[in-house]
Amino acid sequence: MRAYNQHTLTMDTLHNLKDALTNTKSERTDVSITRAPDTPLEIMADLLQKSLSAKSPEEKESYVKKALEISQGLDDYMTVATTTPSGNVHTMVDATLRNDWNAAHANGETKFKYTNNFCAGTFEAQFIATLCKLTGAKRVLEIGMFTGTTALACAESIPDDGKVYTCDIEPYMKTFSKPFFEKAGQDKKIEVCIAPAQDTLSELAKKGECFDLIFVDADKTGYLAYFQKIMDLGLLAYGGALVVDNTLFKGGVYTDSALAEVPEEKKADVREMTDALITFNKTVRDDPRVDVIVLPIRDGVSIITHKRPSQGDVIMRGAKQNSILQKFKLVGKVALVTGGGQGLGRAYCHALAEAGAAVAVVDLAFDKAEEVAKELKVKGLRAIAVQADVTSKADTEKMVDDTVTAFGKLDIAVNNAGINFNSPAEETPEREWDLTFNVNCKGVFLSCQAEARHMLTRPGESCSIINIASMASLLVPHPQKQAAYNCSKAAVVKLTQSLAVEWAPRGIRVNALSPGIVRTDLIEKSKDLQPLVQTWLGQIPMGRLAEVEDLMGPIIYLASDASAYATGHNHVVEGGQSLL
Ligand SMILES: C[S@@+](CC[C@H](N)C(=O)[O-])C[C@H]1O[C@@H](n2cnc3c(N)ncnc32)[C@H](O)[C@@H]1O
Repeated sequence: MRAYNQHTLTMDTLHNLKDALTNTKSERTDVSITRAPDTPLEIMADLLQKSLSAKSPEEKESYVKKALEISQGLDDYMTVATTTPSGNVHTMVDATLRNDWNAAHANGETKFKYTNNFCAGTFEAQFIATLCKLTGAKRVLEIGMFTGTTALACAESIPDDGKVYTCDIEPYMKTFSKPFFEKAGQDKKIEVCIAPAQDTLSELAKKGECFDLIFVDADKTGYLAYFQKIMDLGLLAYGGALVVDNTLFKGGVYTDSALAEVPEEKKADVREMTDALITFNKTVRDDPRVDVIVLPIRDGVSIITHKRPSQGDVIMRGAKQNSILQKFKLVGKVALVTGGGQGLGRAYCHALAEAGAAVAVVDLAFDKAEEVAKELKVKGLRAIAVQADVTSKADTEKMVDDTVTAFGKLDIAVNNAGINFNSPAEETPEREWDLTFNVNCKGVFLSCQAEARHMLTRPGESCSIINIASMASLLVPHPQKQAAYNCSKAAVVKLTQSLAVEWAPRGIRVNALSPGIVRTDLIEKSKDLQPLVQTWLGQIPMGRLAEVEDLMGPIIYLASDASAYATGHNHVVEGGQSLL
């Protein structure tokens, strides 16, 4: 017999409560927790338990009232304490709740008789939207759209090039949701599939679709078949989430008491759904392909994740049992970027910080470095600003010292500071040549030297230096006249190769990143450069200039373990221009 003021949970007690998860896995039969009631649910249960042995009706009522208050306030409090979904989602929920569902059915507009209870509501919409953001979901599938609340919340939470497929069997739902999706500007992102979800799943698999997040909220008796089809057809990506609603099913999955208040004429249906969910929960828990967690949110939500196999080679298991995408992460790393105060340098700072690195923004102009460091901090990322003239040995040493003092180490260095003057070669002043080489070539060398002196003191660590060269290291950009710049960037590549060979055995990779012509404000606003743009476009197979974000992925690749075996490489990102 359980003591009133303490909980003793074993899988055996669960068996006694309701044989919900029969044939419990052997390693879990010895789970035993003894502690005082601590959560709202536990306290409610404790109060109700006490009410059963109350010595007077007043004492009993007092216990019951307290339990009632805790239970009645729980969902409301969770809703008010949760970020409210967008106005678009609210408008849709309001319209759903105001809709005359009886009339829609009586008029023959809906095949089934729906009620407001079918609507997931704002809290659950926000919950699924949060999961979309957490998993970084791009492709989302919903089974059971109803009026589209969660579909809309998902669409608003995924990137602009993401897609939400949502299934329902009622054509009415597609008509109902259309104006709301359009008004929210999400109609292009959402594809409504009106057909039995089983058929839609087969169609999606045929098209080669795979989803980061799947939300199942339709016919409960179909859950197990949905799960099996999703897993068997490979519709759930690794690391993605299959989120299933109603898995506690009014409490029926663990106690028959939940059926007590169900009207007699509905009992058989509810029993069928309850049994289906009991089987579903057990099958999912025992499926070696997935992990599952059941949460007491509303009517119970299970989050099922697709596990990597623990057997096989590194390709099967994943490097360190992880998805390849983990290799691009820079969490726990420290980076510096010279010339980080503007343009491409600023974009590199943001890319590295977003990938998880703490970033020292280095610039000759301290105010610009500070501005970028501030931007990163606004994003909740770690950054400092450092002033340095890369042509000064003392400054490059100090920039490394300042970074190490602030963040304890330096793992990644992006030597991006550079200058470019345009002048016909026969007129290029000697000073212009010297200055170009001083910043672009000597500056990169001094930076590499200072960075490596620190990095070499940390054997066993993998460090990455990326020297920003240019497409001009390979070809002669035309018609602009920039001989000094072209030569300095070719020298950066040779320097990169030389350092790569010297330091490869000692844990430092050195690569060059060579951007093509990047569309910047300077080009957009300059009357002199504008006429050149048309000429350049004719020289670029991809037919456009580079955008700063085109360089943000490559910098992460070169900085991260994703490029662990690449060194001395000149990574050219120029839309194919060097091939002509
Ligand atoms: C609980 S509601 C979904 C709520 C919805 N997620 C929301 O955001 O409000 C369940 C929906 O599943 C649909 N449904 C039921 N059986 C289905 C099936 N076999 N295939 C596709 N949809 C189905 C119903 O028509 C209903 O609209």
